[in-house]
Amino acid sequence: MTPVRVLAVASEVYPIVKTGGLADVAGALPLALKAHGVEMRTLMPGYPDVMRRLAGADEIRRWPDYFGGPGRLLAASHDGLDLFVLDVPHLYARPGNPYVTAEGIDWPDNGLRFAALSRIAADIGHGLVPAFVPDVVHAHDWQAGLAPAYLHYDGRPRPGTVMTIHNMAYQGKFDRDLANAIGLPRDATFDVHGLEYFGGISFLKAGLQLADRITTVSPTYAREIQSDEGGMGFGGLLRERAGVLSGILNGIDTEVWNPQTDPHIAYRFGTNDLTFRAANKAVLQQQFNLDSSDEAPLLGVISRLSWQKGLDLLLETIPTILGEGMQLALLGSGDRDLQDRYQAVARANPGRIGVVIGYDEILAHLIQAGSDALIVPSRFEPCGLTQLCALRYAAVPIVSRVGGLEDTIIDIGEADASDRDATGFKFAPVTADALSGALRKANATFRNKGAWRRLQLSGLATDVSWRNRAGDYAALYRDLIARRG
Ligand SMILES: Nc1ncnc2c1ncn2[C@@H]1O[C@H](COP(=O)(O)OP(=O)(O)O[C@H]2O[C@H](CO)[C@@H](O)[C@H](O)[C@H]2O)[C@@H](O)[C@H]1O
Repeated sequence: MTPVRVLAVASEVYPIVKTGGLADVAGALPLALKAHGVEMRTLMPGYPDVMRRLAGADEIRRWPDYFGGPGRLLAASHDGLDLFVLDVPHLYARPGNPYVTAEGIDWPDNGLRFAALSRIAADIGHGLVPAFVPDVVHAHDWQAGLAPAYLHYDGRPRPGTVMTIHNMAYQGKFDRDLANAIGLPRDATFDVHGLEYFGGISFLKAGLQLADRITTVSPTYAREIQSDEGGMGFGGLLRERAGVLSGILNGIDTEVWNPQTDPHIAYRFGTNDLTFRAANKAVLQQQFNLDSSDEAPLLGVISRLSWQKGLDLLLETIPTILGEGMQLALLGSGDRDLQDRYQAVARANPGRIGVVIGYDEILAHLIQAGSDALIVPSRFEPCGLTQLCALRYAAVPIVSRVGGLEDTIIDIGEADASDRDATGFKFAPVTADALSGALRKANATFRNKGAWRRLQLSGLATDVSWRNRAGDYAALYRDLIARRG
């Protein structure tokens, strides 16, 4: 196996900084790639959390003026990850979320902040760090979308480039006047085959247009984004580039998500013995102020509260949940209106609906370990990770039939047609009615203990690890390198 060197570029990396699924992937994929002969280093911005955790990092370059202020490139290792950190205090030394102010508004200089990240990625691609000259630069989401563009417009010999879409809805749109400040040729910003996007520029488009390969995180989402609706403005571009676009399913870190060793759950349980799930359910009911009952099916949700995730539809099914004698434990944060509406529903239905607004990793583990079913009613879902964690923790997924949810869950009605066993419930179209129908079906199945247990066991038997999926990335890198000669 020829060793391959890949520079990954990501704006968040678990366990150092995380706002969503991108961090999980950026944190787990490099570890899984080691077994496939891929040496991956990951470049990320030096936010305060990163600088605190990587206090012993080595400085490898320093600039008096990097995009308007002093900057440094650092190298560090953390939890098995090899990292490059771009420490540019005037761009990244800000409290809180990496992308938005405390009021939830995008930082006004986000264009500059993430252009700086991509610029250094391209320079590492050109050999800035002689000890690590990558064969491939792998950009994740719009924040890294300019890396393939810089490498393209630099017009020098360059490594191969891969652009991965974790979420088409975030496109990194800016004014084209930014071009000067970020050192891209002005022509590039007027070119429909470059960065031009409805009179402005889009960093995501830059990556989609100029990377050698495009991937997204499930085969179904790879198809969906080639339609005008699913492509959210990029359907035509992606149809043109269909020959270099593929979908590789996400995995999860099965060490972090392991019910046998999980330090965050009340009672650990093994794959052959689910008896302790009931004890976790009791703790979860307590934490969410729900009536203690083993008989009532407990539905869990762990999610960002956004239009994408379809949780407004779940609100409409509250009468079904109550009418069927089920309970709901929801952990989420995001859209203010949805937060308020969920809190109101919880106040109106004590003991039956429990809501925690916030971001809480530990509680997320307990929900996976203690809820009977996990609901993911997304309008679109590139892959989805919570349903994979649910399979690993024997919480039966109830999901909409879109994107990676379609690819990772086998519906109870589909099982006969395939040679694989059912692992959950899928519904379509993505409406409150269809979701209500799935909830009723799940409730009826829950009452049949044998049938429910079969669902749980086939979920537990599903491979949700990165092992094989990392192999698909390794094969893609090798193929790209071979074709570029
Ligand atoms: N309130 C909360 N408290 C604690 N933990 C919370 C939480 N809300 C969410 N999480 C955690 O954050 C992660 C979310 O991952 P998802 O894949 O579900 O969605 P996201 O839309 O962020 O990611 C995008 O990128 C990923 C990665 O490719 C794709 O799977 C996905 O479809 C795409 O939308 C999970 O690990 C989940 O447990």
